[in-house]
Amino acid sequence: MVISSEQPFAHQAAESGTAPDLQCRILVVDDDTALRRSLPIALAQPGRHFDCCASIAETLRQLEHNSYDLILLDYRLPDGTGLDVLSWLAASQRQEAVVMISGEDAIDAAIGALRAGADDFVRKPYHLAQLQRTVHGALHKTALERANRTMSERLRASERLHRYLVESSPDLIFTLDGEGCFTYINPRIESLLGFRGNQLLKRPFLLLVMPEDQDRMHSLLQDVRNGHSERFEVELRLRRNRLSLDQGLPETVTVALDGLPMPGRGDEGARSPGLYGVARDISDRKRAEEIITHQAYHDQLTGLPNRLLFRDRLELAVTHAQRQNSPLAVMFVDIDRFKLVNDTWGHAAGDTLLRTLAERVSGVLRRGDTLARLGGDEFTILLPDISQPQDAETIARKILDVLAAPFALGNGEFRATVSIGIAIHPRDGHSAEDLSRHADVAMYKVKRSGKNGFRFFDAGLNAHHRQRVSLENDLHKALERQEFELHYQPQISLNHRRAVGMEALLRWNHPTRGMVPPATFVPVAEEMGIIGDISQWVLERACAQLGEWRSAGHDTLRMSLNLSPHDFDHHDLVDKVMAAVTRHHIPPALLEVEITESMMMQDADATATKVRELRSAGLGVAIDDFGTGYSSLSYLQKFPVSCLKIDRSFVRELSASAVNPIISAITGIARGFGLHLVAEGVEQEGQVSVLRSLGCDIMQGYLFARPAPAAEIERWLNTQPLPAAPG
Ligand SMILES: Nc1nc2c(ncn2[C@@H]2O[C@@H]3COP(=O)(O)O[C@H]4[C@@H](O)[C@H](n5cnc6c(=O)[nH]c(N)nc65)O[C@@H]4COP(=O)(O)O[C@H]3[C@H]2O)c(=O)[nH]1
Repeated sequence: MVISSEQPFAHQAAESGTAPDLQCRILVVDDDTALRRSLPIALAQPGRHFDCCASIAETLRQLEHNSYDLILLDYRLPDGTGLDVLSWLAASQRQEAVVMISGEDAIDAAIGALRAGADDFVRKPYHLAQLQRTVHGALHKTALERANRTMSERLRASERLHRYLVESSPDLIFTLDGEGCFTYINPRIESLLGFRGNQLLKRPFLLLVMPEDQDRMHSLLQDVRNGHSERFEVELRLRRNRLSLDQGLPETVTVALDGLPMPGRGDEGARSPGLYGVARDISDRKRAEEIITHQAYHDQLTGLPNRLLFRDRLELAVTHAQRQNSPLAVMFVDIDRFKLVNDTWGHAAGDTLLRTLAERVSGVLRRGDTLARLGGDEFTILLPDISQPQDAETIARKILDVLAAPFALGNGEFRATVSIGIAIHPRDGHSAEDLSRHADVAMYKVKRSGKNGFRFFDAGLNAHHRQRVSLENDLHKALERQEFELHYQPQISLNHRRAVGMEALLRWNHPTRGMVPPATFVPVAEEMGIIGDISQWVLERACAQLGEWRSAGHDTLRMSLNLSPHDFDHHDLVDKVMAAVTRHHIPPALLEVEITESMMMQDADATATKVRELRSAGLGVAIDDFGTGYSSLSYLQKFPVSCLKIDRSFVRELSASAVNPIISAITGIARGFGLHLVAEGVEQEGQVSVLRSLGCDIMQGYLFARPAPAAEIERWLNTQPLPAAPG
């Protein structure tokens, strides 16, 4: 029966705690029809909802489908007693509160009902107010119990949630007692460090900390224990369980630990404060940071320290050596002819050479020494721990020895040599910068005096070095600033009384030094590796000039030019020469390349091949200083040259009286092989007559014309034919 204006029972709402008392359902069980009608009216209140039953059977049916907050249960019923309902409720584990109403006088009835689970007992006849109080009390109790149940359930749910959060956290979460021993540790410990949680309970946290971090952590725990500490963050290296190392995992895990001191209990026998810790695995981040740092301080190709790291270590070593007043050595090591490797075998082979050379050199150094690659083919070595300069010499010799065996590159072999400069602290400098620079200066000196060796710095080298460096700097810019020019020196045929050829001679018109002779700067350009570009310029200019002269009518004039031995290292030499010749419409036979005997001897097979290629392309090839070397004759078989030039040194010694056997031999050879013959350095008329008598017709020298710029030579050319030949 529903009392009008009352809300339907909202058990759920009550359980969810919105209005515990306002909504409730009451079941009235009484066989007295009048009571069943009057009680709901008498007990009516907003939110109370009543149902009524007259027998036990009806009550149980009702209870099977409904739940109530309170049952007002008559003791005597037509089909049994209220106790039957009570035992059904108990058996069904129902929560309904029960107020037993009975006309029984005996106290036993009341006790029996309460024992059977009734919450209260009201004896008939009762005052309505008494019943109302009892009903209110029972409902209040029910509401409290329900609230309590809801609260407990919420607590359990909350605890489940927190447990879930802690136990499935990707971070390691733990608590320590005042002794620094684990009191709780979440399951993350297993995947992180390979321990089971209970294995570690009551064990010290420090057991997990790597030795290098233990002092730090120990002092933090000490602070916590003494109550001095606040929340802290620290990076720690933790060790993995040894068993998990078998799976190939690294020994340590780096974590960022967030530590929060927990107060002690404060009661008697209080424990000292403990720690709540959350540790996050940052190993990956650390490794990434390490890789980035490593890359910043190491050379990618060889894995060696780079310039930055070398500089750091050197500065540290110098400070240490100054304090100890002890020697240390800095070495500059530069690979000789490295460019040749790149040009001949390609850059991959160059890289291989750098790597293997670095390995070999590392092999002769000790643990505390540093081998670094500065870039290109330059290496530096720091020997921080020598007792005397001679120790550095010993190492330098070992390096030269260990490089003696050839390096396998591509399909061939390369004998790598190095030039080593050494500076010793404190003798050669007190700062990292001075020592590095002086080792570099010494290395340069080795380069210039034949390479493949070592040398200690000495003060005299410095001034010379500075000049050299400034020359190099200027030379670098000379091409683009158009400071080079060609002078030409005629080669005269006495029989025809006119110039049959010109030799192009390179000049560097330096803005402050004036005209720099080729003997001064060509070897420097060769060492710097820029001679190729200069030769290309000479080739182009000389051909262009010959083209102009030919257009002006000097169409049988030959042009000879000098190439560097380095030009012969390039496979496309012949192509380049032919391209220039073709561009300026010059018959190849009118261009002559001068080579020296020493070039022929250095790399005979390769040079001979190039000479043959030049000759088959129709170009002329002259041997510049013929007769000054040793194997002139045998080399002529191998090198199909077209012209021999009699060296100035032989011509200088000629006198009218004495017959020169060497020149006789050379003229004989030229005749025998059908070669042109040119005598150079002719300064005196006496020399002319002797040369003529020996059968040499073409001459070049100051006697006829000094090398001069094109315009001057052009005027000279126009004076031809020359006056009758001297002698
Ligand atoms: N005492 C004396 N000297 C005479 C006489 N006639 C000519 N000379 C000089 O003798 C040198 C002849 O050149 P070289 O033997 O090819 O020797 C050349 C050549 O090996 C090299 N050179 C010159 N131009 C070039 C070039 O364009 N490229 C390369 N790679 N080397 C060059 O530099 C060397 C020196 O060249 P320069 O200083 O121009 O010196 C020239 C020339 O000026 C004479 O009657 N008496």
